[in-house]
Amino acid sequence: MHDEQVTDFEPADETALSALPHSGEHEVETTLRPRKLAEFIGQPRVREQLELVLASARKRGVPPDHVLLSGPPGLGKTSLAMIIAAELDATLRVTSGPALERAGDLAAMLSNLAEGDVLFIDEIHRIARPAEEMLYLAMEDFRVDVVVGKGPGATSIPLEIAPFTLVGATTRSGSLTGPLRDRFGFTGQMEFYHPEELELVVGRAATILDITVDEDAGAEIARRSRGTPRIANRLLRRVRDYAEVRANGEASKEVVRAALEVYDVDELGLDRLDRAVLSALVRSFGGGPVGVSTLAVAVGEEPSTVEEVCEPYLVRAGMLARTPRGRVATATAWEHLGLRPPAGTAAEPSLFD
Ligand SMILES: Nc1ncnc2c1ncn2[C@@H]1O[C@H](COP(=O)(O)OP(=O)(O)OP(=O)(O)O)[C@@H](O)[C@H]1O
Repeated sequence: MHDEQVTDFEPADETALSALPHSGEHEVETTLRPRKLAEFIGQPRVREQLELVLASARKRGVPPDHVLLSGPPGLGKTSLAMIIAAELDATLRVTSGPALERAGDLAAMLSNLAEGDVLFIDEIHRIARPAEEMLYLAMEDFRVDVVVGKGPGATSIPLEIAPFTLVGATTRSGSLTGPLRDRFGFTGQMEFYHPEELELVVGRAATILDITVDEDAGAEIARRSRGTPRIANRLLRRVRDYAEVRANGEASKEVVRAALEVYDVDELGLDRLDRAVLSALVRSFGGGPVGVSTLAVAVGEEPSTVEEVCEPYLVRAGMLARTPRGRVATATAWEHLGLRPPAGTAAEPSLFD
């Protein structure tokens, strides 16, 4: 990941590496990251808002306000954090909520920041409480109180830290405590991408990776990417593999269909786990309502995976509804599984309408 194209990127510690997507094709993923705001496709609202925040800070010669990026995995939060640092000509330091178990870990990291650095904390909702409390003061006053000793003899030593910008990323902004959320000057809510935007993502990645995909093939990959650029890039690489081995390197729409069948990605882009969730909901629980924990046990997954990875897209695609009594399958879900919905099953607006 630490390739020469990302000279301003310094993982702050070993665990920081886990803050970034892990895959065997990590380097390819790094190559595909947009480097400038202008190269960042989609998310027009977040882009415009960020442009203003950054331009105004540059004009005033001060580090911009702290930024919170919220949304499902793979929509470009890490890429945006890198772009923020690049646009500011600043050094990016990376860590993650789970890596900040003790307040001391955070204190060490904060005291090593130079003026204007951008500190990226991925999965910030998972930060431990003592570290979170230290972060309040750091974000507001650029100061931390380091507690030395234990019990009645403990003393608190105030430590100045250099003015910096915190970029936090979260897949669950609802899990953030109020005081932490309030200390961010700007929250960018990332949305699923439209198929036309993902076509541009696929086209850009195909050019960088030197893969030939015709227009129809690009559109087909985009349509099956669950509204997510990371998935679009991954499917493109799987299509490339298939085309190279079985289709003379040419990626047509038929090749995309054949390749994605091998990889269990259906026409709407749902993968094996998405379909397992829908199938359990419909077949085992009669369409719901059912609690997310019960649903997770039925598919052998962690509730957080079902909640953070599967559900946002199933909701967006109009197949699943979250109700106060539990998860409910919509008419579209029943039909997608080739079943007739029971009378009175709700239909939800879908990304595909
Ligand atoms: N707007 C975009 N334009 C082009 N490519 C993008 C865009 N957003 C994301 N990507 C691509 O998708 C991949 C995943 O993006 P990124 O790692 O930034 O997502 P993320 O939201 O931080 O995910 P996670 O929180 O799971 O780490 C990147 O490698 C990048 O190539």
